[in-house]
Amino acid sequence: MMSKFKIAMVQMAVGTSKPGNLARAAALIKEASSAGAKIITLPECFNSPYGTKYFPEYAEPIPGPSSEAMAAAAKENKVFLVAGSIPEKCGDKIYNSSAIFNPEGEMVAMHRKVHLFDIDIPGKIRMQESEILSPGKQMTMFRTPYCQVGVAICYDIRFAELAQIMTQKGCHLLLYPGAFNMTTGPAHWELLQRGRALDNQVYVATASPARDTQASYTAWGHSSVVNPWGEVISTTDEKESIVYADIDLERMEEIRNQVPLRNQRRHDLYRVSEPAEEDRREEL
Ligand SMILES: NC(=O)CC(=O)C(=O)O
Repeated sequence: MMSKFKIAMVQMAVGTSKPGNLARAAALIKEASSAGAKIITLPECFNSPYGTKYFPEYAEPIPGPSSEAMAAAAKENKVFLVAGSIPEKCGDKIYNSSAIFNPEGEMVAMHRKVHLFDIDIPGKIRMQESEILSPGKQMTMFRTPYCQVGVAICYDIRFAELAQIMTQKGCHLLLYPGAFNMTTGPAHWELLQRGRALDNQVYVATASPARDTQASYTAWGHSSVVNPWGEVISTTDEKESIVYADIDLERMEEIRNQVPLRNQRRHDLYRVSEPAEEDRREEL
């Protein structure tokens, strides 16, 4: 395993033209790869504006035109690509899904957002993804020559157990394409990333769409990378940009040895674990 590598979190300006979004994504992937990034992450909903009214119109299968364009971009640039998310049509359901490609352009994993964003903050923001979307049913991890990586989408970051289990399963980097908003962004976005990183002593990184004040959903932006000490090591403002960071797994190990949480858990008092396979079988 290589212990040091560069990642890029692409804070892309997403518009209403799907072909325009795909072309922009391909250009930014090329730029990030030229800068040395080995794992590149696009934002939640990178091929469509974010919002339940857009999902049915922009939804497409995986494999489909958007995922094929991203497979080609991963292959051309020889990078691991977490292709943000798109509204994915599968039968009569729509999911919020992230397709993940290796440097050969093969899809190695796909995450369907497991916690749907259903909130109601009077006078501020109401969103009910579940009116249109269905939730995924699986955690998502993939292997790279650098480390094992966990992927979840936006609202999934609020659920500490998911990050804990992905960490227990050996992930050292958790990637979250996401699109927080002007209410929850300033309040919770950085706090959640730092919390997930510090609790689990892993690297946590987010990729948001750039802010578009004309859009019906205004994204907070501020894509970031947080280290296992809980420090924000790279971030940006609301504009289109690419956030780079060097991931250093030796530094992670050093922190884990200095503050040895992994050996100090009181499994006699509490435990975070997946349900047994037989309990999940019906659901899957
Ligand atoms: N957009 C989301 O899924 C989540 C979000 O904005 C929040 O949790 O706040």
